[in-house]
Amino acid sequence: MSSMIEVKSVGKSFGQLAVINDCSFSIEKGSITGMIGPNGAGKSTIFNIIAGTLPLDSGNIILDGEDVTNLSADRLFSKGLLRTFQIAHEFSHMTALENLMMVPPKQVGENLFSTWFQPSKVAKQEARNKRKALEVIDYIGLSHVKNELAGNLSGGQKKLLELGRTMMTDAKVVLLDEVAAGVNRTLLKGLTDNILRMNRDFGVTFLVIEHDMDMIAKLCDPVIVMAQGSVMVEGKIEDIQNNPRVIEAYFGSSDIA
Ligand SMILES: Nc1ncnc2c1ncn2[C@@H]1O[C@H](COP(=O)(O)OP(=O)(O)OP(=O)(O)O)[C@@H](O)[C@H]1O
Repeated sequence: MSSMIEVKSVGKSFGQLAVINDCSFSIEKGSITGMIGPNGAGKSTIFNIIAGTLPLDSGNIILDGEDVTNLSADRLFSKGLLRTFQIAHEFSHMTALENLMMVPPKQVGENLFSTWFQPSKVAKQEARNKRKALEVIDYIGLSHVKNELAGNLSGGQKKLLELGRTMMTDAKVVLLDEVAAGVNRTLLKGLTDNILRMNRDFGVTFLVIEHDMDMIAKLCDPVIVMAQGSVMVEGKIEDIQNNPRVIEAYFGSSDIA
């Protein structure tokens, strides 16, 4: 297997505080890689660096063989990398379906010139877009609420919609930031199943930060454990659960397990 993302000797400080220290790891193409670690380990910081929302101080980020160090989130999006947030970012005054239709970049209809001079091209793109949005909403199991205002959906449905939005773009790699937070068990299963299906059906690579260990265990192989700004260990969840160094990092003592 080859790497989708390579993090190479990355360093990042906030003032005097070194938060990421010579951090290196690689995310294999087609994997669902989990990232765990105690509070303050630097998970969100490295995530933000990969996602292009935080500049790094040193090191490199390679995406599918290309050096993308310090590229903006928009540029990364156009290269097939996107992230979902802890809080789903739906447009609450639009329907669930319209939220999906909003996503694809470079829509012809957004350009005033095109709307006036290429109306048939615009109409064709909109029709294609709607078809795809209908397919996606069916795939994620939200067809029954497609005409609901997104603001009226439950927290879990909003997270599913957010995942659906990543499917509108033919993403190569999706960064998932604590998607389980605040989602009820039934919808969490829907979310987990959809991530597994997207991975299996379309080969999407995922990097998942998650505090919900059940979700990590169901989804992720391998799992990277961060501690003090770099990778402490990486491996299968079963091995990590029993690793005394990991237990110590979480609980302060390996006797507690
Ligand atoms: N913008 C910032 N300015 C100053 N310090 C920051 C900033 N962002 C994060 N930090 C600090 O960097 C360290 C790592 O934070 P980070 O959020 O990356 O950890 P984390 O592993 O994601 O933790 P958690 O699981 O609690 O979300 C923490 O000590 C945090 O206080």
